[in-house]
Amino acid sequence: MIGFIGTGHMGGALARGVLAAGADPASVVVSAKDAQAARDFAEETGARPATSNTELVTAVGDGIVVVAVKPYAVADVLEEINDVARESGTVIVSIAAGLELATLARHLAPGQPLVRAMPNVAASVRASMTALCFSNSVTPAQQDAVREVFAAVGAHITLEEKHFSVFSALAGCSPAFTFTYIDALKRAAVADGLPAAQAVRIAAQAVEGAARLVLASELSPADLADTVQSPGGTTVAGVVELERAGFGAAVVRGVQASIDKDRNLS
Ligand SMILES: NC(=O)C1=CN([C@@H]2O[C@H](COP(=O)(O)OP(=O)(O)OC[C@H]3O[C@@H](n4cnc5c(N)ncnc54)[C@H](O)[C@@H]3O)[C@@H](O)[C@H]2O)C=CC1
Ligand SMILES: O=C(O)[C@@H]1CCC=N1
Repeated sequence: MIGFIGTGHMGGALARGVLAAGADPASVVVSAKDAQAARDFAEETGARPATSNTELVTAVGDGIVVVAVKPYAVADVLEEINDVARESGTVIVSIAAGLELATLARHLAPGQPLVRAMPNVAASVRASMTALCFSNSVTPAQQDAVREVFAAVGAHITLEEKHFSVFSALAGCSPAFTFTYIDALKRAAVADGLPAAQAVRIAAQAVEGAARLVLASELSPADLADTVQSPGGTTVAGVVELERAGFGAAVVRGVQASIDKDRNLS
């Protein structure tokens, strides 16, 4: 059994991804701040609604509960479910930005199996990049069960906790950077007369293709860029202008701002 406390952008994306991967809807339980929101989500997806977070943890038992509420709400939720989770031996997975295992553990019983995860919103289409960090109390079998959940919604790696802030910027936040980039590509194309919907589809497919090429190629991204830029050609004219406008430096600054914000949350 797996439970999702919170069915918002990320809890919803994960639950949808797990269901799309073929999980039995009867084995997926959801709760939300507003019980009606959980019922609506359950009705739409086939998952089981719980009327409270403790009811959800009771239903999940020694399975996995993903806490998918905003970071400021995590402590209250953990304290609310603590007793039931301790009795059941539930594996608690937090996906909250910035909250370290040691901070999370303060709200749970000593030895409670606890996992820190950082997925991204592409989990809904089973294309997340997720980092996992396990507390010492998570058994190898429980680790495998958690990995299975995140494998169902994309790629995953196990990462030392000290790298979570940079990972969060690079994989958790960067979909928003990329959506902003695709939107800017669209705007430029619309300015030249292309219909918006067509421009978005073209730009998104081009971004997906480029990302897949990076993953499949032995070449670095810079070397791949050279394969597109003919001397004196159209591409290099565009790249030079992007760099004049500070494109690369802007990306580095954006990533650093996300890293700093994440470190300040803990
Ligand atoms: N949105 C994203 O792309 C990502 C978000 N995260 C993390 O995921 C967590 C959730 O973020 P979002 O989904 O964006 O937020 P959201 O605002 O879309 O969803 C929050 C959900 O939590 C529920 N909730 C709030 N208080 C609750 C309570 N006491 N009991 C039960 N449910 C409660 C709400 O009903 C809602 O379903 C955050 O901690 C965030 O750091 C991590 C990676 C990516
Ligand atoms: O910005 C946020 O709240 C979350 C954390 C990682 C991605 N989105």
